[in-house]
Amino acid sequence: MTAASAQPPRGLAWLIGALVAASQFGNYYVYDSIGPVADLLQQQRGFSDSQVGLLNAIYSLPNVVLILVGGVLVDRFGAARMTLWTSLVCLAGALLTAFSPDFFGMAAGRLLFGIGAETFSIATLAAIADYFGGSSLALAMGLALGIGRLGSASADMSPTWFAGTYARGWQPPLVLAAGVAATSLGAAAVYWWLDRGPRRAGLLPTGNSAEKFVWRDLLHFGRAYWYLLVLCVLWYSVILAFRSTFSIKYFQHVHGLDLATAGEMNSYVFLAAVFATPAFGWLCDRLQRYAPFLAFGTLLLPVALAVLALTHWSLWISTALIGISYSLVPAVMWPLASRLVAPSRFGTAIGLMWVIQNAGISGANLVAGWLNDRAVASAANPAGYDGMMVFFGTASTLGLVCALVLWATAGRRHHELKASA
Ligand SMILES: C[C@H](NC(=O)[C@@H](N)CCCCN)C(=O)O
Repeated sequence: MTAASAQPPRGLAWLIGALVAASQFGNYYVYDSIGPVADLLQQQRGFSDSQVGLLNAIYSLPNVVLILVGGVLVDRFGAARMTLWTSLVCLAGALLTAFSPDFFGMAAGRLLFGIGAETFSIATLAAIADYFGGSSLALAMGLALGIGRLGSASADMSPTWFAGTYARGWQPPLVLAAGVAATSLGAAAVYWWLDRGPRRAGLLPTGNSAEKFVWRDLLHFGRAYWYLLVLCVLWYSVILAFRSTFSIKYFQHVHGLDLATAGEMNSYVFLAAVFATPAFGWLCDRLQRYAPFLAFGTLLLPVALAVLALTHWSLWISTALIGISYSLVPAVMWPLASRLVAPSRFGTAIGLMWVIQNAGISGANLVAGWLNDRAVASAANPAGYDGMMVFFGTASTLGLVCALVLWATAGRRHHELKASA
């Protein structure tokens, strides 16, 4: 991740950026492949909501510990090798999920996928940092994140695009997801192969340069960092547990949409993010204002949930609100994180955030699934989803409180944020 004095050729950098983004597309597609089959898994395999929730929760579970190790491995072995290795692990996980005969095999597949996928995400960020040390870094990261969102949107649109696949049951869509994971591995392999040239030419760090991990470093982050960490945990837990696990089913059962329309509605959130994430990042960089944008993006989530749960307004309204939140918050959060800590601690800071974030995402999936099961939520009993919506609403409102405290205490201007770190 360290900058080399001579940069790799610009054309190669953008080619590598495109390969990393393509690989990211597959990764996010597989992550979001459970939501569209949730109803089929219940109808055809008799899975409960807790079991469906567990299939996404178990992705995050190992990373409560492993993501710190993953960051160290990326520094040690280099981004290209780790992108390749982890995309292989992701493919193995996707195959196991699709072909396992029972719930435990599927859960093991999702566990394996989770082990690969989060470290893969750090490796792809490191890859872009390797090739875009200069002024295009935020744009390149925003674009890669945007293409990743396109993968999520494609998974949600897949019941429309591959209606025949879904008509044949729960398994063919998951086999399709494994196929997408294979293309992700292919892109990672080409990236690894192309990367050898500039690395051997000394234009990039060769790896094995990891700074020693020191636990004490964790205590030196400023107050603003901890507010951001709690906000990250709450906001991602709600948005991922709701949008990636339960929203399609919720739209079907509470708002009466069919599977294809529900998937499409969900996908617009991700589609908006494809374009809006890089655009918002560019805007925040230009205006040098982070905390107000973050507070605004965070506010939209509980508002959208309230609109969904308490009104019969068009689903377009809540979708637009969540779409803006989903584009704005990540576009601001990661650059802001880099301003809150010293550059030498950035990896540790993100690793720590993601450790707790993964625990939160896991917990939110499990709690929401349990609340739905306890209230026997279904198309025949849409009120059974009320508990889940209160839970998500409360957590996202607490996230907003963190964003406001962050803004009020340290966030008037980015230099003040730096001073508070
Ligand atoms: C960059 C950020 N990713 C994360 O926060 C991951 N730890 C969790 C993402 C899980 C879905 N792939 C993001 O995607 O905004």
